[in-house]
Amino acid sequence: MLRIQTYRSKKRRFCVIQSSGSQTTVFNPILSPSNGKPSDSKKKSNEAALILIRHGESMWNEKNLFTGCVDVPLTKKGVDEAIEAGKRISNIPVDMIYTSSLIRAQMTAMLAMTEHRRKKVPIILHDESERARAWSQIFSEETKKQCIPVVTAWQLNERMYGELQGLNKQETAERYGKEQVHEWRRSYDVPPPNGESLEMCAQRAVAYFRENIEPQLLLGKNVMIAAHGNSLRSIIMYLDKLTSQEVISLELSTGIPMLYIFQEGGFIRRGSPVAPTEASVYAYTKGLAQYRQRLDDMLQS
Ligand SMILES: O=C(O)[C@H](O)COP(=O)(O)O
Repeated sequence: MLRIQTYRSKKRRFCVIQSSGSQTTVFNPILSPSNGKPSDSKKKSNEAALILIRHGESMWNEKNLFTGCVDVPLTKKGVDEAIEAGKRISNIPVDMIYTSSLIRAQMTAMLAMTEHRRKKVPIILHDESERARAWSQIFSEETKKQCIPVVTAWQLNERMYGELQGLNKQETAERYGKEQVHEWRRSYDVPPPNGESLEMCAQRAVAYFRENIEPQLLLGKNVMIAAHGNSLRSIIMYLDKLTSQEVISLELSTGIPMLYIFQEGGFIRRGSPVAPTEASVYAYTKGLAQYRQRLDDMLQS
């Protein structure tokens, strides 16, 4: 029998990201313009881009198995979806990346960034021990400016699917009935056997978002989050102020990035940048259009 872990919301240490006391800074995400290259974030900004992306197809998505917290890699199709997603967001500034601790989300983030026109290098921050932090330091300020810190957080993991993990979704529906399985998969507050309901998943994912990611957006940092169907559903429920009824019909496809603009403390949903609707995604905010123009100029010169 699987048991639900007790989750404690712990403030993530920012010491590897921002200077604090005597702690050595590994990354300084407050980037300054250099070499005529586009600055990806502004020091004083009340506007920032937020990209949410569900991982590409995993090997258990392909087999139609409940996955939850089981750590399964992407399929070839999932790899292609992540690369395609990267193309869609290749003109949107990214200063920081948050992923779950699961490989399918991390693969997706990394693969997507290989397509970004700014060509910064995403670097996973290791804070599992003092030594891991110290040994992964970068000693060139210039190189640091060309890196994007990637923070991994278990709180962004997929909902724990309890005793359904590893079971076939179709067979489970035949055994327990379609309605019961739909309730386990989509309702807000009904947990699957010994697993997490969406509400329980939100308690750690949304808390993490509010305590760790929102402060970065407030600083004007452009953030990408690569996570999972249900951890992202809970975050979208918070961003879009959905009710527990409305969230039932919220479905997320694999590998489709969604763009939000954080402005004056609120979130504006802008859809997924893709031709031919891409222009409208840029149209509403001067900042993004200018960033894109600077990328064009940089890549032409
Ligand atoms: O964990 C899983 O099985 C999937 O990633 C999400 O599954 P769901 O669509 O059943 O919530």
